[in-house]
Amino acid sequence: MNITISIKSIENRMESLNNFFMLKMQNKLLDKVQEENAANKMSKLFKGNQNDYYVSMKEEDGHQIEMNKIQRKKVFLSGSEDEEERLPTPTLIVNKEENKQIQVYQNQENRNSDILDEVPTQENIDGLNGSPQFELSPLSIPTGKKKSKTKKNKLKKKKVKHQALPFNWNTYKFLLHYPLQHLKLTILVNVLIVLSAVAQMLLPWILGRLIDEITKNVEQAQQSGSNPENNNKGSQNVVIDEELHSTLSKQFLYVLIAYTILSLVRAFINQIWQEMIYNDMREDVLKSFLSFDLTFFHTYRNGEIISRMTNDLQSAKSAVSGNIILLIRNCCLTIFNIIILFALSWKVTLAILAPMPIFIVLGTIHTKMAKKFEKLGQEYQAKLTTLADEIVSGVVTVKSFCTEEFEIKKFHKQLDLNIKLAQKRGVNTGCYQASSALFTQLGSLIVLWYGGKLAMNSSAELSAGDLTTIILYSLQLSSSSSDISESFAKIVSATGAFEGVLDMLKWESLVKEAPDAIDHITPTGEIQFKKVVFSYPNSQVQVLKGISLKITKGEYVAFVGPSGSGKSTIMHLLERFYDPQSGSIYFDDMNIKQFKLKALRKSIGLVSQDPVLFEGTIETNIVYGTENYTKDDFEWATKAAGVWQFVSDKFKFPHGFDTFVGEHGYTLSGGQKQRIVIARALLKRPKILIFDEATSALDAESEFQVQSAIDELIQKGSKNITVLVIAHRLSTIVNCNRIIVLQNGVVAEQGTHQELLNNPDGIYRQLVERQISGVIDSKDNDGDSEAQ
Ligand SMILES: Nc1ncnc2c1ncn2[C@@H]1O[C@H](COP(=O)(O)OP(=O)(O)OP(=O)(O)O)[C@@H](O)[C@H]1O
Repeated sequence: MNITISIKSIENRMESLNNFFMLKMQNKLLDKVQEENAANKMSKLFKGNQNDYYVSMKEEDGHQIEMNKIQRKKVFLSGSEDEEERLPTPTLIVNKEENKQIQVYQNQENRNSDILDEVPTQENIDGLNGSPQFELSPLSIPTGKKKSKTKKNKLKKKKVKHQALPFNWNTYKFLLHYPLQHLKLTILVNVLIVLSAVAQMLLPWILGRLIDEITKNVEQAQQSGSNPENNNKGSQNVVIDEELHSTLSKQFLYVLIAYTILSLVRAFINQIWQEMIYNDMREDVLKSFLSFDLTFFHTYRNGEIISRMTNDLQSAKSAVSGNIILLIRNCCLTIFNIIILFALSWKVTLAILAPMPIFIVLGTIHTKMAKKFEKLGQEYQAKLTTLADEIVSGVVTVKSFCTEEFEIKKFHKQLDLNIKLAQKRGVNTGCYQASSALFTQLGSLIVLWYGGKLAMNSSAELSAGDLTTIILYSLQLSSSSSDISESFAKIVSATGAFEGVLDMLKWESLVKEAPDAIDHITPTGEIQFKKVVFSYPNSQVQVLKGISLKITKGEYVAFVGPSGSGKSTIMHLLERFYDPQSGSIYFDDMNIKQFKLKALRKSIGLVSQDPVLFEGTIETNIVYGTENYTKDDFEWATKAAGVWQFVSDKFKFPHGFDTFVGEHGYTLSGGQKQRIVIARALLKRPKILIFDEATSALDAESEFQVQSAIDELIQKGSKNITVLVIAHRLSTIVNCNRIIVLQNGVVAEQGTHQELLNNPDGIYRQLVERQISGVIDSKDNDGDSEAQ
């Protein structure tokens, strides 16, 4: 499937490119390409697609494609109305000047496809006439047709597959800063490793000497026993040798005790050290994730985020603690073993080391495969966690729609992938372990055969003790060298797993604080929107189209309008969950971008449709996020929100404010939860209070209670707090100072309830009439049914 894209059509598309994309492309991809001009051109190419895409970039350094440098970024593109405007997918863009490639994937599954099979055709390139920098080509979507396998294509495919695997030193360097944060402990653990390795090394040596002494004694005893004339002399020799024998035995015992103690202390400190590293990692990652804007949480799924924070970090921890310890220990042992073996007999040592190259090759293959499988395993794990999260959190829907079987099948399908992966992993590990066992035994055979020959020849180059020592050291050597490969494989694969976390950590929030942002703000509650234009980052649809409005201090304003008209979006912009693409929002005469995010958000109390409660008591949930408050503040907030009233019922709440709310507040009713959330918002003493459909999810009784609390609050405190309400039930907002009607992202009309009702063609009036007729209809229906 080939396409031709004229520069003209690209220019047209460029006009409608939203700022998010420009920023995204510049920040995420084009900081590598480092040309703004290039950014604009590439951005254009993504416009108008309706599916989800993954955008990745890889650098081509001569013939070397560095897959490690891929920056994968999930990009959702919302569709263009115009079919003609859509680009075929997936797409490969080649930056000729920079010798870099950018790929657009249609979906996650295609991510690993051999997309480099396709090189841009001349026809595609013609489509970008006038663009000196880019070549553009659609990438192959499997059509059943045989691909043309040119030499070049084959070469590229090979390179990509090969390059996806190597150990990424930069990732590991990043990970290594964690043990370095605990330098003293790290040094201590390593010293203990070296000492225990030395102790371990001494044991075979003493054993060899002991055997030599025993054989010498036995020989001498036999000689003296067979010659009666030497009886006295012989018995004297035996006594002297027995002393040496017991000295060596004692030495062996001391070294053994030292080795045991060292191993014990090392294991103990190692455990604490590892946990400290793991904690640091988890804390850092959580800190980073929480510093990202909301788009991050909308881009990655919950399950994926949780899986990265748990499974991937667990592997990463072992890469920089447990496995690195093993690696260091085994490296020490291997070096010591080789040195001692050479000292004992260089000939036997060379014979033992002869099969080593084969072993190294096998180890390298095993390591590469292990990394590949680990990365895949982490992806599967993330998907499983996501699935489980969806099923558990949507359990009511699952049960109500009787889709248990369907969900189990979906889960099973994912589990099957794990089994298939486990089979591949099993083959890889099995082959490696079998070959390593084979080489170990071969090593012993070489020592016995060749070493035995040297011991038995006329010059008796080796004693029985030497031979035993060599056997023990060669066994240690083969086990330590195979363990090197094993622990290195684990480090490499864990590093691979951590790359997923790193990808996430590279996220650049679009909402940024100015370096000179103000920490302490005292807004009066006056808000102004000036020509605010906004689209969500993952969408091209303009939600707000140049909104301008002013809300005065202490005003009680309601936002109404059809679903999707942008009411909640206005509130999101006030909190700076997102920034508008153009236009500004002011608190008094200060642009909200001039404030620190925390300061800004602390001045706003938000009560949304779904009350979110955390594990703890009613009190801990109310004071959540507020550090400085008095007893009076607490009493005022809880009374104003109507919490005091229901908590005072000693029969239902014998523990009062200390009542545990359970996970997500399951022990409370919807209305009670919502009132706790209102009290939480009030305790902040906000200057702006937002109710975003705060009562719409409640039943009639709960709604009445919460609405009464809100009304009372507004009547008592409306002079000090600006109250913004989004409401679908218009009966709840008739007393507002002003009602702003939004439609299609613009302010369609505004005024008091009465003023708006007076406009016979007004949207508000229509909304009211529709609701009244709905109520009347439902009453009529009730009446009918009753009559029936
Ligand atoms: N995170 C998001 N990403 C992309 N688009 C979004 C996102 N949130 C909302 N939208 C879209 O923005 C538009 C306005 O949404 P908004 O929630 O502001 O509407 P609303 O007027 O509050 O609607 P409702 O009354 O149904 O809550 C809708 O078309 C919606 O699909």
